[in-house]
Amino acid sequence: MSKEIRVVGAVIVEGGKVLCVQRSSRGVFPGKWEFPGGKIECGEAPRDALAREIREELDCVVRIDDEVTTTRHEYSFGVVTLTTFWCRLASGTPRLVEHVAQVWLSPRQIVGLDWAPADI
Ligand SMILES: Nc1nc2c([nH]c(=O)n2[C@H]2C[C@H](O)[C@@H](COP(=O)(O)OP(=O)(O)OP(=O)(O)O)O2)c(=O)[nH]1
Repeated sequence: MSKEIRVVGAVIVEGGKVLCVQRSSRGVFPGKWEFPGGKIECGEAPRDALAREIREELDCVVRIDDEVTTTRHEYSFGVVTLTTFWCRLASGTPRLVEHVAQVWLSPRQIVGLDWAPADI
């Protein structure tokens, strides 16, 4: 049976643009673009996990609004269920802690990035 991995991602919108971040050259999906976020820890609510991940990865605070969507993707290492939420910056400015690049893009521009498979 495949390992189930529950992941949350933030679709942070400012001025009609969405924050996209690039994974480092180490670890899974080197160099791929994704929504900031990460794995839900045992006993954690999805929104709490997302707030924690954004503090850890971007050193800022977001307001988490409605769910965008939930997708399920089978990888070789397990099945990732990715739930994304609409977010707004609440305090601070995103500062990259783990990722190597960030860009704010319009919905039209976003499709041009090389995304992690579950995000497509
Ligand atoms: N954060 C994030 N992860 C994604 C996205 N799309 C996607 O397939 N993933 C996958 C990559 C990983 O297999 C998993 C999340 O892993 P992660 O490395 O970001 O999680 P984490 O911050 O909890 O990291 P770690 O402590 O386990 O190292 O979900 C996405 O848009 N955002």
